[in-house]
Parts: sequence; C-alpha cells; structure tokens
Amino acid sequence: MTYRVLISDPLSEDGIYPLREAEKIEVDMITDLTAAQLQEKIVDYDALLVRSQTKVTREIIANGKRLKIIGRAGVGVDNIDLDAATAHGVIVVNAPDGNTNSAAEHTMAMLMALARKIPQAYHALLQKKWDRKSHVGVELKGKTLGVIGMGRIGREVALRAKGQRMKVMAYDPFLTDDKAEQLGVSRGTVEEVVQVADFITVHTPLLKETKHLINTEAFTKMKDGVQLINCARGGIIDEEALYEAIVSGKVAGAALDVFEEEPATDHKLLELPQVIATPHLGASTVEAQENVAIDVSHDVVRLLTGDLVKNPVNMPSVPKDLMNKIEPYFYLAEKLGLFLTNVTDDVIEEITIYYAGELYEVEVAPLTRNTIKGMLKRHFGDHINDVNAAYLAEQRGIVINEQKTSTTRGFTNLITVEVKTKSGSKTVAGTLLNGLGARVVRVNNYSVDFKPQGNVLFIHHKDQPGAIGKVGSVLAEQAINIATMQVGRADVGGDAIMLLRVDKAVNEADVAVLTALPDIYGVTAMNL
Ligand SMILES: NC(=O)C1=CN([C@@H]2O[C@H](COP(=O)(O)OP(=O)(O)OC[C@H]3O[C@@H](n4cnc5c(N)ncnc54)[C@H](O)[C@@H]3O)[C@@H](O)[C@H]2O)C=CC1
Ligand SMILES: O=C(O)C(=O)COP(=O)(O)O
Repeated sequence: MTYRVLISDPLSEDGIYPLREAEKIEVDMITDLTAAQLQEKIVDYDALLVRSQTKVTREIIANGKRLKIIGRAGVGVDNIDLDAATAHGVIVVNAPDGNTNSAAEHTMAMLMALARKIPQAYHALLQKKWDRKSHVGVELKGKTLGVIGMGRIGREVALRAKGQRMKVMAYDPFLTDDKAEQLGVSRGTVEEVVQVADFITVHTPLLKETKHLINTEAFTKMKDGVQLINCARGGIIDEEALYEAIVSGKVAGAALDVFEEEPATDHKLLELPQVIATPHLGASTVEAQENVAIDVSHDVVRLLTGDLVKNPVNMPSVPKDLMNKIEPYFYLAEKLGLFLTNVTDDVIEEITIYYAGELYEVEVAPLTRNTIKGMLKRHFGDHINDVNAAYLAEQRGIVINEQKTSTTRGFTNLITVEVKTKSGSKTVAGTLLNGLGARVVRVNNYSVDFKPQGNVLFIHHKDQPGAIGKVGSVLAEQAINIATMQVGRADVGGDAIMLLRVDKAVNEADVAVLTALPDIYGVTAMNL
C-alpha cells in the first residue's frame, strides 16, 4: 500500500526529505488550491501538510476519507478545525520548537524598528524626503517590556530584551515565582503588566480566553505613549480598540506581523503612520522553515509506518519511559474492551476500568483510551482510533471512570473492565502473565484462563451433564475445530459459561443452532 501526502502550503524542499526518502510514500506539493479544490482533492490523500495559509475546515476533513494525519509545519493550529479532526479520528501534529528562535528574533526586529521608526524613515527616504525631525525614536535601555505569554517564544524574547538592558515584567498562567526569578523577569498579572510597561508584546496562542485580551479596557490602563507588538496571532489585540487607541494618542505605535484576517493588504490600521507591519513573517527564515518541515515530516512518516508521533496536538503524547512500562498492556486493554462489548447487547451507559497491582504506580490514561477503543470498535469499525475514542464515547453520553488499587488477589497486575447498562453490569478481567502474554482470568463471576485472540465462542448455559458434548457435536458437524475450551460455573447444576477458541469463524446460522440446544441460554461468536 502506498500512502499519499499532500502539501498545500509552501514547505522547505530541504526539510521534507524524510517524506521524499520514505518507502511507499508519495508526496505532492500543490500550493495554489482553492478551498473547494482542496476539499475535492483530499479524498485521495492519507496526510495533509500545511502552514498558516491553508484553512483546514470541517468540510475538508470530512471529505478526507483516507485522511489519517494533518501536519502543521509551525506552531499555531488555529487554522485547523481540531474538533472536526478529533471527531474523524485524524491526528493533528505540529512543529512546536522549530521556529521559536526566528519568531523571537522577528519580534526583536519589530521592537527595534518600532522604537526607532525605521520603516517610516525608509519610506520617507524612498519619497526623496530627508526628514529627521519626524523620526525621533526612543531608547529601549531602562524601559519596561511587558510580555504576555511566557512560552517558548515569550521566554526567548524576554531574554533578548534583557540583552537590550530592558526591564521585563511578564504574565503567563504557568509562570511561577521561581521560574520568573531564574529568567530574571518580574511576574505580574495582565493588569499589572499593561500598567507598568512601555512596550507590550504578546506571545500566547489565539484561544477563546486570549481573543481580544488586549481590549479597550486594557488600553485605558496603559501608560500614555505605550507601544505594542504582535508577532503571535491577529485577534489577541482587538484591532478596532488598537485603532482607536492610536488615533486618540494613547498608543504611540504598534508593530504587527499578524492580523485577524489574513492576508491583510487593505487594513485600516495600515493607513496609520504609527503602525509598522510585516506579512506574517515571524517564521519565515531558511532555518525555521527547514526545522519545522523536518519535524513535521518525521511525524507523518512515524504515523504512516505505525510508530508513535512526537508532537500530537489533539491527543496527549505518551512519554517514552511511560510508554515502555505500559506498552505491553495495550493489547490486553483493547481485547478486554472488545470482549465485553461483544457480550453486551444493551446501550452502554458507564464504563469503569480498575487497574490493580503494578499498574497502580503508572499513568494509565493511554490504556483507558485503548479499552474504550476496543469497546467501541464493534460499532465504529476502523473509524475509531486512539485520537477519537474518548471523544466518541463522551459524545454518546458514556461515563468513563478509572480506578486504581495497589492490591490484587494473586496477580501482579490486573485490569478489570465493568460496563453498566440499564439491565445490569458485566465485567471482564485480564492480566499480563510474564512470558505468556495476555490472559482473560475472569468473566462476570467466573474464573477462567484464556488467551484473548482469534475466533472465540462465549456460551452461557446450565451446568448439566451433556451440555458441553452437544456444543462439541454441533461444531464438529460444521467442521469447526476447537483449539481450547474453558468452563466456569457458579454452583453445581447452576449457571455456567463456556469459552471456546475455535479455528474458524462461527457464522450466524451455527450460532442459531447452538442457541437452540437445550440448557443453552446464550451464544456469542466473536473475533478478538
Ligand atoms: N508570527 C509568526 O510567524 C509566528 C507566530 N507564532 C505564534 O506565537 C504564539 C506563541 O508561540 P509559542 O511560544 O511557540 O507557544 P507556547 O505554547 O510555547 O507558548 C504559549 C504560552 O502562552 C501562555 N498562555 C496561554 N493562555 C494565556 C493567557 N490567557 N495569558 C497569558 N499567557 C497565556 C501559555 O501558558 C504558554 O506558556 C502562538 O500563537 C504561535 O502561533 C509562532 C511562531 C511563528
Ligand atoms: O508557527 C506559527 O504559529 C506561525 O504563525 C508561522 O506561520 P507560517 O508557517 O509562517 O505560515
């Protein structure tokens, strides 16, 4: 099978070598597609790579019948409909580190150009005006730079500003006093930062909480003559409010690399002489473009070759040391879910997964996702994966609980999955046996010991002499060989179960024959 990758924004050819060199991966770079053309084309592709230009909408994702991964060669994923990607089981990855340096350097270039009015002076010169009077700037030394958002770029900007002998006051919900001290910056609230700063630069993602974070109210609290820089995302600063604040004289200048609507060639802010701007160039360096293309290409190759991606955006990444501990349990967790869903006919209302023994110590969320994936696979088939399992369960109102205990009765590790429906609850438990792999050790109240693999028949019957023999005869008549068989019973002559691993699939007609046998209450055939 050959995978097809579509690159719809200009990406560094030197950076996409991991894709070009990979076997069974074909790459097309087509950078002038309209939204409608992309929506049509995407049907044929397994991966889509973009920068900030391509808007990856719900419609495009929905049409990507083969689509498995969207790679963002950069940081911001606000041009990708993440909810739609998650719902469709499409993983989104980005390249969070590759352009940090370039974006920080661009911010410093904007700060210095703003302070010294370099673009305006150059513009006047081009018009043959030797105008020194209008282009008197201010020094950075001794001034306070307010940094809102102290992530990768914000921190780099703060360090560089200190090199200009500026004072830095920063706000970030994750900035601790210790971290601030280490970085040599003071920590303040957004309100404190905007009150004391001579220059303000924003470095947050564009989120509901950060949209118009700098608004009319914030401008009223600022110093007169303050100057602002936005090299993060258009919309963090309210453009209308900024326009008013410049026209009123409150704000002396603004440097903008990004706009609420891009491209922004006809924007009223650009008519103001106090505003300098670049067309979203923060990441546009040879180095950054090569870095982000390499990172995102590697992740696409990883995913398409069955490996774990490094920079997932719409699902938590699993650190390597944790992965080493829990990877052996993935198979067991999924098969327990799959088994249970096969023997549950009612609508599932609640799933509780109990982790015991050595699993007490580790983060088990990825295992929970795998169990849910196993449970929902029966109804969603291949459409369900690690990305959308929890989302699809939540969408259907299924409550998911996770519990841990350090004690196990006789096992070093035990995963017990319980489903609740309106007609009652069912459980299955399994363990990982050293050297022997996954074993199911309990089904409801019955102790069993079987490998969750291949074609399995689960029969609920009355503990009566001959019941097992009759099942054996029916299977023999259909030339279905029994590989292993387990019987569990509650009391002599009471309810009992049979678990058979058989060498070929048992079809519906055979299930009907088995169900019609005397003393048989129910028969489920499944493939694990
Ligand atoms: N102009 C350009 O070409 C480029 C723009 N960017 C943009 O720069 C921004 C920052 O990128 P990175 O530093 O790499 O991201 P990052 O994820 O490392 O940092 C973002 C920081 O914002 C903080 N934050 C979130 N909500 C906040 C709030 N309400 N107030 C204050 N801080 C808040 C987070 O805690 C985090 O520390 C992103 O919007 C990204 O898209 C990034 C690269 C190039
Ligand atoms: O990485 C980011 O968030 C950027 O804004 C860079 O955008 P670009 O890849 O240059 O279109």
